[in-house]
Amino acid sequence: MSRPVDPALVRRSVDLALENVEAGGKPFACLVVDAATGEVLHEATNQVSRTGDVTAHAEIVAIRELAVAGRRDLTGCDVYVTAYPCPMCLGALYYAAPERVVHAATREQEGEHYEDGGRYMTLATFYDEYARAPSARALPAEQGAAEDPVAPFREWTRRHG
Ligand SMILES: Nc1nc2[nH]cnc2c(=O)[nH]1
Repeated sequence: MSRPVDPALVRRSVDLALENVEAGGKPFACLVVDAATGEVLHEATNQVSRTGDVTAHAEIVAIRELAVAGRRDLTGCDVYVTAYPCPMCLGALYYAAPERVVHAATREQEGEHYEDGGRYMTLATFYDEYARAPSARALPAEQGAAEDPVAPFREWTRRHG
């Protein structure tokens, strides 16, 4: 069970993001909090500018650093973020399975002041892109012929049930 939203932690996610900007980074931070006690277990910031890794969003960095420290998922945790997660981070959070996400800014509020994205979409159009049928997306994908494309999946199920 999650505790009520802690305004101090929401504020911390904003302050930490501001510090990241002041240090040359992008304006995002993520706090992973024990949902039962409210204890902050980990803090992370967006590391894209620093590392050149386009996946180094604050939420992903937090999940990875906690995995390295031995926590394989975020069950029992609340995740406090500066802004509602992008689709990549949201997907990662679904895998990590925290109890709840608490965000400071909405995506709309973020978009009024900040532009991000890449060759295929902006942050504002990212969710729209995913909502389209794969054949209608800006990033093309097509199936290539392989003799037995499901062999790895069959083998995994044979081993793990
Ligand atoms: N929530 C979130 N959105 C982003 N958009 C670009 N980078 C980030 C990030 O690190 N976190």
